[in-house]
Amino acid sequence: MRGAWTTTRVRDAEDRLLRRVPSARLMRRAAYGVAVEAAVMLRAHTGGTSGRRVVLLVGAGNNGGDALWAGAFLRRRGVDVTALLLAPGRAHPEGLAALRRTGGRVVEVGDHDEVTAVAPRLAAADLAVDGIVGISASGPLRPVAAEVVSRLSCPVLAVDLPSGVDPDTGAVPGPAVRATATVTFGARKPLHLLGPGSEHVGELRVVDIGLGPELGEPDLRALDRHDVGLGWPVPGPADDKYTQGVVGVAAGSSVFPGAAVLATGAAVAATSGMVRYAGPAADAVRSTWPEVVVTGSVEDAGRVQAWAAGPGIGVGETGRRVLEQVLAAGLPTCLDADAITLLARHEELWDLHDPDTTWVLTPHEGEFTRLAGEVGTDRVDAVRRAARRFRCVVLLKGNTTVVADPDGHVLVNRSTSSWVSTAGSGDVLTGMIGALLASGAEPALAAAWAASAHELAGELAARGAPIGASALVPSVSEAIRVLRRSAGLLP
Ligand SMILES: NC(=O)C1=CN([C@@H]2O[C@H](COP(=O)(O)OP(=O)(O)OC[C@H]3O[C@@H](n4cnc5c(N)ncnc54)[C@H](O)[C@@H]3O)[C@@H](O)[C@H]2O)[C@@H](O)CC1
Ligand SMILES: Nc1ncnc2c1ncn2[C@@H]1O[C@H](COP(=O)(O)OP(=O)(O)O)[C@@H](O)[C@H]1O
Ligand SMILES: [K+]
Repeated sequence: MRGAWTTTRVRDAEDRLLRRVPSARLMRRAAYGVAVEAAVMLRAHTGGTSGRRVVLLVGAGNNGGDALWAGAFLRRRGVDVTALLLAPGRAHPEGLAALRRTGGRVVEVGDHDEVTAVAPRLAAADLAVDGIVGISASGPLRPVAAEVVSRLSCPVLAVDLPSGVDPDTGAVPGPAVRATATVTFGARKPLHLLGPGSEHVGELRVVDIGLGPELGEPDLRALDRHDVGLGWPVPGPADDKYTQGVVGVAAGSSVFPGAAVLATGAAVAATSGMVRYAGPAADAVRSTWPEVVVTGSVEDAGRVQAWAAGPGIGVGETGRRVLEQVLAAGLPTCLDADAITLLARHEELWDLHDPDTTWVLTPHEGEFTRLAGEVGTDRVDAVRRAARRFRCVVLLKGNTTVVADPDGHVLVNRSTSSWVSTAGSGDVLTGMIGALLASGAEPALAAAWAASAHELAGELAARGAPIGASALVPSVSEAIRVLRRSAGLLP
């Protein structure tokens, strides 16, 4: 599990640390970490450090200060260092003096002509260190910085974060550095784990600067495959089909039986408990998944420990009746697709929400907007607020899946591929979450585990070529196997 802290929290922690440790020492610790990583990269890419050419891209603040101090350390190893001051007159004075003392070159690059003048140096660089902007960043790279960055053809080491990426959301609103590696200090920031910005980070190294004791609980966490594999429920010696949890699936309609087949199949694959299907797509479900106990209505379904409801039930009267019956059961429930639209349209459905049972809502952006308003650029904040407001676990779908519980805890899952971005794949996710809820898994974890296994199932099914959602279902078992192997539970 990897935690991340917002920039506000990092600054607060830094303020507390600064009462004990002088700021110059802190910056030198940070810069030393950058210099060590720069030397590793130089050796990897050029076979050595002495005489290799490093350009420092230096902005107006402490992030530039880190780069300048790192440059001073590198000079002592014989590296040829040139600092390009992108905010001339505002570069960190002590860092600048340190670099000059060690014989580093300093060039002001404040406009287009000055960029042109340094073009040969940029083209010849073995490594660039991005100290343009750090946690005080706002907006994309400014035009001169963007032009400098666009002229680089060498590996780039980002200081704290790739400049141009929003630190708290991972948004990339315009030109941004694409780093080969990033050295961050004391704590990951949200951009290191989520959003398109996380793809700009490259290899991430967290350098200890003594911040740990001041940090407290992270603002968000990313589960690793290891965590998911460790938690995934499997049958034990004392288990039977009932003890592992029975999930009811209320999905699909006679016109759209596909959602029922996908959600039910995914529930069958996700755990070894029992699956009941209740609804008008009974024939299709029965003929595809003979192990499922099928009834025509929720009322007749029999006992279950959790429900997965919504995909394909429709948003008219029939769908609404189905949803009412599911919600009235007062059980942990995964609510997706039409169920979310119905909840957005009919406020009175919320009266069926017993505050002690957890609903897991799994909207895509459109459904989220219907329910809680625009997502905006800060997805974590939007999901956290919705979870608080509705007293539900909310899972927002997308390349980075964000899960929040009503107490403000956030789990994120950034996908390494996008194969599951295909029609019907949300129905598969619903079935998986339902099965995990029935097994007794903690609801936010159930949602995050399912997102991780779902994405992996997509990767395994696709093997490099597009797939439909039906192909995901048989890959769910293989995905769980891979996750359990990552946790050391399988050879
Ligand atoms: N505070 C501390 O104790 C420590 C801070 N450290 C470094 O300090 C950094 C934060 O430094 P600062 O708060 O001075 O601020 P930054 O260096 O992040 O930014 C400096 C200034 O750049 C400008 N700026 C904002 N967005 C920009 C953009 N898109 N393009 C160009 N300029 C932009 C703003 O005027 C901003 O104040 C961290 O990221 C880290 O690298 C480290 O030295 C570790 C210790
Ligand atoms: N670009 C993407 N990369 C990775 N996963 C994605 C991407 N876009 C969507 N997804 C995932 O694909 C699934 C789509 O679900 P959903 O929108 O409900 O589709 P449907 O309603 O057709 O079943 C979700 O699990 C979502 O997180
Ligand atoms: K940076």
